[in-house]
Amino acid sequence: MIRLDNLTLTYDRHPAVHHLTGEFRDGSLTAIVGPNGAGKSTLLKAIAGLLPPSSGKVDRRGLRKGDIAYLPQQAEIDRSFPLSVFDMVLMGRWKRLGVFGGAGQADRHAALHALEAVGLAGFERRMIDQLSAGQMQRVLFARLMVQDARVILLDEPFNAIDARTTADLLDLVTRWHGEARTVIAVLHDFDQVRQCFPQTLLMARECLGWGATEAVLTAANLAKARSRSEAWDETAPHCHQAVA
Ligand SMILES: Nc1ncnc2c1ncn2[C@@H]1O[C@H](COP(=O)(O)OP(=O)(O)OP(=O)(O)O)[C@@H](O)[C@H]1O
Repeated sequence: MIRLDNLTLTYDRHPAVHHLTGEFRDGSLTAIVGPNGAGKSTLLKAIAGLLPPSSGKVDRRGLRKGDIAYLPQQAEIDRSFPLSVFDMVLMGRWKRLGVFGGAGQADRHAALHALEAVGLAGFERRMIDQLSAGQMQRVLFARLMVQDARVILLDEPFNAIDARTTADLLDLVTRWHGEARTVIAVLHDFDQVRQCFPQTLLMARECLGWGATEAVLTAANLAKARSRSEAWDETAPHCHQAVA
């Protein structure tokens, strides 16, 4: 279980996430939705342990760092360094192997199997800067597969990805859910969320709804999210308690 306890996250003391409380149960599949600038990516980074809370806490009870896999938005991933598809996927094993541990037969086998599962068998030697955005996302999902983490965090994983690739990768997400992993994904496509994600957190800095997707994605809640975003104040003072 990952529990957020009155969590506030700030940049230069301006709040991006405000007084968020709730929990992601073990094995749950949750979409995080909300307008641009709502704090979704910021929250994901804090859950991954990459951003310390300015107040409150993220309780990752029973989880070690290697138990959480985090896939940032594609724009944040540097593709310029020379790395083959195979080595990129193998990087998913690093936490297990350590910096100086060499990959063994089982690791190589896992990487090949993962590439096959994402439809990229035969791409092993291709350099990652020679991939389309959709192929790169398949490679990154293969890397998540070999990482074999209990918790998987995905930030806008289907952004600028075509329908076919999205459907294939959504199948993988559903499979991870079936394997009782906890999956949390930032998404913008409400149809996708309604079809594939049983739980939803709707946020606009503060929590506007968290629970069963159909109960959260109501017209009234979405209108509230929109009106909050229209009133964004980038220089909002540090503590201004959530309005219900
Ligand atoms: N590194 C940073 N330094 C300063 N401010 C930041 C930083 N990253 C994000 N912010 C600000 O924090 C707020 C939340 O940003 P965040 O990226 O978490 O939103 P988001 O909900 O993921 O948005 P989007 O849907 O546009 O990706 C925004 O006001 C943004 O400008």
